[in-house]
Amino acid sequence: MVNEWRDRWREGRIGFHREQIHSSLVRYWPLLGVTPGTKVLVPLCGKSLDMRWLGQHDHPVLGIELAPEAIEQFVAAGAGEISRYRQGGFDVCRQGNVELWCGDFFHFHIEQAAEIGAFYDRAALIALPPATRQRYAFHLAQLIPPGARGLLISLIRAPGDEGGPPFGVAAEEVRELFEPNFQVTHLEDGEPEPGRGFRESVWALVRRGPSV
Ligand SMILES: C[S@@+](CC[C@H](N)C(=O)[O-])C[C@H]1O[C@@H](n2cnc3c(N)ncnc32)[C@H](O)[C@@H]1O
Repeated sequence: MVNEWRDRWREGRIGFHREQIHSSLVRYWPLLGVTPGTKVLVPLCGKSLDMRWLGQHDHPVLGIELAPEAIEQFVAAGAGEISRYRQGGFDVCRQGNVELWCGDFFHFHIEQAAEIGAFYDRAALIALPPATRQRYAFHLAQLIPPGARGLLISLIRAPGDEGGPPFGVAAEEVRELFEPNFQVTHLEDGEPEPGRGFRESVWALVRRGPSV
């Protein structure tokens, strides 16, 4: 899968990328009650403009993306000084309050996640094949402290449509994956996307812990 994603970025096959801020982020993030200043983890971040929106709403952002092309395109389109450094085996590129870690999400560990207090997943879970999703949900839970909140934008395909990525993840699977470690609330199913045979599904998650 790693090589496939690298090929996609090299060849510009990035139909998942949106030129607008995601409407569900704008609509639901303020309702999560994440304190301004809280650092937001964005796994499998691509060059999502949603990271700029989070940054502009007083959240330091930590994105993780394996394709250096995505990171270079993100900072090239942004404004402000770029600093680069190496940390914990990752090449990190920072612009304003967005830091982008180049490498495999599954190699990012709790010691590196010290300040993270929230997360945003749009098209991360659904980028992963079925066998890897369990690992993703577990790894995310390891990185997030009790009480931390996150927004998940998943995707539903018609029954029998096994295509992907983006993969369809049914509501039951979202619950099975996350409920062991998170309180899971379904917020909305979007309208079917014209000509694409799927629709988005939006969830609020709160990391369980001793007090949650
Ligand atoms: C479907 S795209 C979504 C990107 C972004 N979240 C968005 O909304 O535009 C999935 C991204 O995850 C990256 N990716 C896939 N597997 C990864 C991994 N194990 N670690 C880090 N990035 C990964 C891919 O290169 C791709 O940019």
